[in-house]
Amino acid sequence: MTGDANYWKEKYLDSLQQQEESEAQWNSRMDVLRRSLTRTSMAAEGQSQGLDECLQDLRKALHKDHFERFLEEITPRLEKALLEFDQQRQDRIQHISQSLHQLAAQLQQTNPAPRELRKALKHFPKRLDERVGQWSELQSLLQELESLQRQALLPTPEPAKKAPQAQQSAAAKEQRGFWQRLFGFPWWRSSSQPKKVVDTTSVAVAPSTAVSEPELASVKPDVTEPETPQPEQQLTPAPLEPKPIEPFVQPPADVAPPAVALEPLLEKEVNSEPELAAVSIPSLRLPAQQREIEAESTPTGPLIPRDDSAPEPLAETAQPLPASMPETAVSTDTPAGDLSPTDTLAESPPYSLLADQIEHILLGLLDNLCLVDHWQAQADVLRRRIKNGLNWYELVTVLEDLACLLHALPLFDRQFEDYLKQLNDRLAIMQDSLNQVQLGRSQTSQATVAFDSCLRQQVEGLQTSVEQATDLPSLKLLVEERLESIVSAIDSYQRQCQENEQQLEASLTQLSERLISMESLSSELQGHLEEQQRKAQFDVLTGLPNRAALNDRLEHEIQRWKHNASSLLLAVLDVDHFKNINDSFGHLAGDRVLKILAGRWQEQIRSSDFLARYGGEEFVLLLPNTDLEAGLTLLERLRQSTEECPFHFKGERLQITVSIGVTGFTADHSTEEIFEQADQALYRAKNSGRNRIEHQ
Ligand SMILES: Nc1nc2c(ncn2[C@@H]2O[C@H](COP(=O)(O)OP(=O)(O)OP(=O)(O)O)[C@@H](O)[C@H]2O)c(=O)[nH]1
Repeated sequence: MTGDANYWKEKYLDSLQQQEESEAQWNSRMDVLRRSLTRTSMAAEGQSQGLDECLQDLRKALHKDHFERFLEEITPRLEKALLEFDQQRQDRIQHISQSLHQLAAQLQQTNPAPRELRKALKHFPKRLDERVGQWSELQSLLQELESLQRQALLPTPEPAKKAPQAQQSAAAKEQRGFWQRLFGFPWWRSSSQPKKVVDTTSVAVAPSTAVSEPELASVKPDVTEPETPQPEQQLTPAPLEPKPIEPFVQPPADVAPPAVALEPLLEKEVNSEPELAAVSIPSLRLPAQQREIEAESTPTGPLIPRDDSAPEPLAETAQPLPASMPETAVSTDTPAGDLSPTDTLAESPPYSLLADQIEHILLGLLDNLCLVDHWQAQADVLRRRIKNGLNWYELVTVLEDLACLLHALPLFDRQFEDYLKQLNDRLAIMQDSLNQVQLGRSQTSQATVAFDSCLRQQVEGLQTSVEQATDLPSLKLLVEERLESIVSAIDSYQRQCQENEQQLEASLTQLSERLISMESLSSELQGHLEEQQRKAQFDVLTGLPNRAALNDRLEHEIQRWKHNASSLLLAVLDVDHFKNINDSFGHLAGDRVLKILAGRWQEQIRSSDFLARYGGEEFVLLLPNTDLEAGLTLLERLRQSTEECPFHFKGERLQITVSIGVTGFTADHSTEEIFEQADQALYRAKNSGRNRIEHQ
């Protein structure tokens, strides 16, 4: 064979080998494809009969030679079956969604007692449609519903005095509502109430709404800046003696309330309504920008109503970002006067950025508390809540519970410990000083004894000399010698006395200086403690007394009510559709609304009344010595003034309303029941269309 022929022969053999290899590769790929298709078709089986038939045909075809021919025939049938199946699936989702909505609505109609449960029921349908489409979510949805249903259909637990303790605590675990959280703390165990083992787990009840809510990105500018001090009556509980009650002061009807606009800081446009002044919400800006803005703003300053006749600004200056907020979270290029609600939301850094730091601090704080059994259990519950992760609003309730814990416990143990240590050191120094004084005194008395014996010796010697004297000149000499000795003893005694006296005086001066410094240390500490106590009693956002303060005040008011046999009303005020305000205008605007409303309501009540922020958009008003008729008149005024409060956003009028539930204390109802009644009344007000008052 020629060289040329060899060359072609080898080339042929090579290409034959290549072809064999690609055939083997092709076959193996086909095999993988066949197996995957078979498995997928088996996995997809069981969804619909039509689809199953197609899949079975597909599997049979896959095992035939030249199965692609069969596939061509099966594919259109498969497509049709899939489309039908998808339609069935959509119908099924819709059906499930409808049924779950109906179930939730029915449960809502059962009007379950705890408010938290009602809220959870209200929130349940909100994300239902979105979740029901994901099969993986279905199980957890059904579990949630089952749990809500169980809670809603459980009988309301008997009041504390009637129910056996074990049953009561089991029921309390199931049904913990808005007010029951309040009863986790001991204020309500007044002497006339039956003693109850406090359910320590009650502190742990995070509002169920908070759990189901998405984490809200928000900045609370007021957190770092304390409010202007409140009148004295709010700081300390009123004394128990009966006080003359001030009449309700009706605001003059012709005074238009100043407008409150939720507009951007640099809004320059003139408000079209002349009687209304524009006020801006605090915008999220860097401190330097903030200063520039403040310099540029109107003479009344930013956030202050433009209405000169307004007695005092309803709003405050914008706050810079908290130091711990990353600056990247702030959009600095937003044009002035162009802050849209979405901008506000976008600018809010998520809580998760700070969560670790905050949670670390809180856990550290809890670890440092020296607590006894019962309180330790509450602290453990709080610790668990923190470890489970918080969002902004859960953080608020955790902080409130922590404040309650600190407030109710032997206050500020550590400070006392330090104080006692210092006191002990100073007492030791004083002890030294006293010892020195004692020493000085004993030295003085030793000197006196020595002087006395010296004098006696000299006098005795003189006596002997006189008795033994034989001639006058020697006697004279002897007497002179003795007298000299006596005079020098007197001198040395005097010197010794003087020295001792000086030492004594110095020690006494030192002692009194130390006493003075101890006194000032103790009054400094006292002032510090009082300040801490005062802070622990106030809500930082609204400046109103908080839940801890409400607990204290309630105890006093209930005692006073019993003592005076007068009437005591309790009202719960809840801003309507507050979530919508947050969602539409941003959480900062929501915060501003709460602050402004709190200020307005506070202005309209008597100094003997007590308004507290219970948490979130919920407020509690105590009206001592007020019958239902007078109470309803006042509450109607608060409701109306809320409705009329001229909030604005971007020049548009924004109406905000409040629903109120009110009830009176009666001898045959426990405090817990009174709260529950007010809460029920509020629920009725919400269900009957909101912006109204209901009483029970
Ligand atoms: N801006 C702001 N929002 C808060 C604060 N505390 C709670 N919230 C929010 O207030 C909202 C309360 O919403 P819901 O409980 O659904 O009640 P609502 O929207 O007022 O509806 P109704 O009470 O039924 O009229 C939730 O979205 C909370 O996240 C706060 O301090 N500031």
